[in-house]
Amino acid sequence: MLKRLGHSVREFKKYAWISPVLVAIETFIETFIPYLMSKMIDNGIIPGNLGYIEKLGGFMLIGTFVSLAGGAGASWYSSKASAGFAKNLRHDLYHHIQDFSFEDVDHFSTSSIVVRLTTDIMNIQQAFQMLIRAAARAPLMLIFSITMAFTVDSEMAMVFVVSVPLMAIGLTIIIAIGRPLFRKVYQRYDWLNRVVRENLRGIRVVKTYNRAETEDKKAANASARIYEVFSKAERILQLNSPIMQFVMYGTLLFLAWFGAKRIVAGSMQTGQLVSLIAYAMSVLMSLNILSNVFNQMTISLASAQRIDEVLTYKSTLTNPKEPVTTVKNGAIEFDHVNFAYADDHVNRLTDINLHIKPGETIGIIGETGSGKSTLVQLIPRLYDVNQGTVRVGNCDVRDYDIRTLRDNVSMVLQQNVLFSGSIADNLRWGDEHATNAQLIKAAKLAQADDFIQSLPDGYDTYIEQGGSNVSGGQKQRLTIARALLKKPKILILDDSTSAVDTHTDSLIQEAFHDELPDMTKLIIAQRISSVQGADRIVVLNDGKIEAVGTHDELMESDPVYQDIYNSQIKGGESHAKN
Ligand SMILES: Nc1ncnc2c1ncn2[C@@H]1O[C@H](COP(=O)(O)OP(=O)(O)OP(=O)(O)O)[C@@H](O)[C@H]1O
Repeated sequence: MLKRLGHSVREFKKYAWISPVLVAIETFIETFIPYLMSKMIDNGIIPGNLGYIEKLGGFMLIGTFVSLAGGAGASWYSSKASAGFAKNLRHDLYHHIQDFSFEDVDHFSTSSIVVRLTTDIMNIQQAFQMLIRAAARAPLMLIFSITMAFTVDSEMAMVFVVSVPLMAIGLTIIIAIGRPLFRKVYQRYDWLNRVVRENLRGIRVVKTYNRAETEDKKAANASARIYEVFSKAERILQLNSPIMQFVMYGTLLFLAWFGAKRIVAGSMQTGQLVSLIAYAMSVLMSLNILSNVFNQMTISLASAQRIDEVLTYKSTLTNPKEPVTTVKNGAIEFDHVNFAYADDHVNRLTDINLHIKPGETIGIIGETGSGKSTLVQLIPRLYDVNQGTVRVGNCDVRDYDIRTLRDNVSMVLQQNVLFSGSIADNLRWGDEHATNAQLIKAAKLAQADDFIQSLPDGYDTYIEQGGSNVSGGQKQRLTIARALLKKPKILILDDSTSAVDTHTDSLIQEAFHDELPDMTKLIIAQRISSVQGADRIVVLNDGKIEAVGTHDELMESDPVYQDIYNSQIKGGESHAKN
């Protein structure tokens, strides 16, 4: 896992290497200074040798400056390397997610992906910085200090043989208990993120239904659940501090007690004891740094696992080895298709057989939940069939290069999304090289040109995030124009004119009929009037094809279609009476 994540360091590798080298220089000099100090005390200060003090003092001063410069350089390079690593990792993760199918996104949930891209990556960035700076410094400091302590007095230095493993055992136990708790913390972050996103997205609905209080409680509850596990995890991690202090003061006490006795007995010099105590402090400081590093690593390992899960997740949609890169025509064929959503296990489409000729206009109608959207989502491979085959241009959709297929199948989804930017920018999502004349032509077909021209800035009008400054019907017409700009062989409108008035809706149908005769058009609608003029209408009922025919044929033969028609006529009449 770590190796896989490590690939994202890439061009920042050199900084990641320079930092520990500088740390090594800094630490080596730092641990050598107490040794020089002991020499200064024993051979300079006690015998009163001023020349010796000056010489050693000079060395110590230069050493201190070099050590400081090493430390500053290490900080600079480690920040650069860790920020670069996070940038690359975020990019790699984002890039990988772009290939996800709807099913893959359902698998992780959008909120969990957002937390992984933000909080989890930030944790890893901090851990990485620590790894190449503090984590390099602590073991070096530990090794240098213990070696120097043994050089000064090997008998007294034996105290480290007891204190260091004691501390290591304590840390290992703490990490083993803390790590699973942090994993739980991040799962709860996912939940909080979901609650907040849902609330912000649906803020208008929340306000209309006066649900602010309930939503507030939901968010507070999600926060409380994080607090509960987080504080438990932190409490466990904080245990390392008392363990560390116990070991530290025990070691110092030992050195002071036995050191003093040996000085009195004449088997040790004062400078040696001073340097031994300085080394003991260094050893314990390095253990303290190590424990902080372990704390951060414990938190970050949970994050690293969550990121790795996404990076190693094999999308359920993959390109074939030798993909077909041209779509011959807009013919569509459903051949004994069965489909169930993952984790659902109920067939939402059952034994679908349907042949659509290139250029045909097909209306799809059926009760809510009958499987209309599910059916059309199989054409551009937003989901893959469980059984049977979907063919486009006489070729199995799974044999196409996914980009080719999606360039040729344009779909206006039920939930239209516009992005912040001008109207022209939004339309150019369909074709980034489209000329102004092409934008206008597509907008005219979608009956959007009139209202765009009436805006003060026309095609340069700025669309707010999510398209909140245009009406529902205007938004739908813009998304239709955007889809047309792709010049697809197949155009799918999934309930995309529901907010458009019936007159404009019929103008759109007419324009499609007259101007786009070669494009296969699939129109899902709730209103019979939106599909009445189609070459054929497919009636879906509970995931099965109930009937296929023209409006007149279905009015004669299909009771479900007749029911829908009658309910709309009656609904229309009662509406009219009101
Ligand atoms: N992502 C999903 N995961 C699980 N089940 C789903 C998912 N999307 C839809 N379903 C279920 O599949 C069935 C068919 O849904 P679908 O959206 O295709 O119906 P529809 O005919 O388009 O409905 P509507 O007219 O309300 O849009 C429904 O029972 C729905 O609950």
